[in-house]
Amino acid sequence: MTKSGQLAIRHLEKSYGDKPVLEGINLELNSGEFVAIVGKSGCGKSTLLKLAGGLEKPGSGEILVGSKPLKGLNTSARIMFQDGRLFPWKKVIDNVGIGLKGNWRELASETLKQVGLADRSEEWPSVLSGGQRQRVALARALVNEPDILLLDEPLGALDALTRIEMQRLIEKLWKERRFTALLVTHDVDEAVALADRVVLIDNGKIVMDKVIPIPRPRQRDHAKFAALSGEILRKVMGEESIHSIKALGGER
Ligand SMILES: Nc1ncnc2c1ncn2[C@@H]1O[C@H](COP(=O)(O)OP(=O)(O)OP(=O)(O)O)[C@@H](O)[C@H]1O
Repeated sequence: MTKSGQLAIRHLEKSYGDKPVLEGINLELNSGEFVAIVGKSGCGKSTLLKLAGGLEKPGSGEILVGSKPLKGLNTSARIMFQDGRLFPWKKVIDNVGIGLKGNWRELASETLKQVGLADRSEEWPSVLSGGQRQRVALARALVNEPDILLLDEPLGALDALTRIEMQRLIEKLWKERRFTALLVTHDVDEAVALADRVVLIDNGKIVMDKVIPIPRPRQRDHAKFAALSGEILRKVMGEESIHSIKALGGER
């Protein structure tokens, strides 16, 4: 893995107008590391991802990619969003190969094969299921072998089973390709299933950075899985909200 898979976020602040969104963010990802960011809605997760991708500029602080300060778009990274953002007027293979030159068709076909869609390359995105569309979006994000993959709630719109299948696919491709992954998710189980470290943002600040010591491939019935996931969920929601959810007969 090249050094450009390293990501260092230092003393980062971001405000929109006079509203602070992120404050004093310090986060380092080694090349090939998988880090998940969790936190309540509106805590600043997506903003942090956009900053890492160079889609937004920090108010102060810096982001280093490899050892170089990020200026403009992060060309070592690709971003995958919840809605896939496929072009409906382009066939699946053309969506995957967009922006590529040379032997792009071969590369795009090979990547589609790796996401299990070799036989759908000549179809339009509109005839695919939501899960299949996200497979195409994943293929498009990975086709050019980025050093860093930024995932903004990429599985948020999928049903529970498809979601778990996609998590396994992302983990498999991450193991094979060893890109650095930064995943924003609402789903604490997803974070525990995939990440080497889970980072919790609360009110614009990092309040927890937890190593997940469960061996891979991770099984959800592993002795530590539920305990770790429960511990993180309690921190995300605050102990009091968990008690009230329990009192209402909700989960965990
Ligand atoms: N372009 C923008 N202009 C103004 N405010 C913004 C902008 N983008 C985000 N915000 C605000 O910044 C805060 C953090 O937003 P962000 O999207 O990062 O949260 P999030 O944790 O990803 O939320 P969710 O989980 O609901 O997607 C929110 O209060 C949001 O309204």
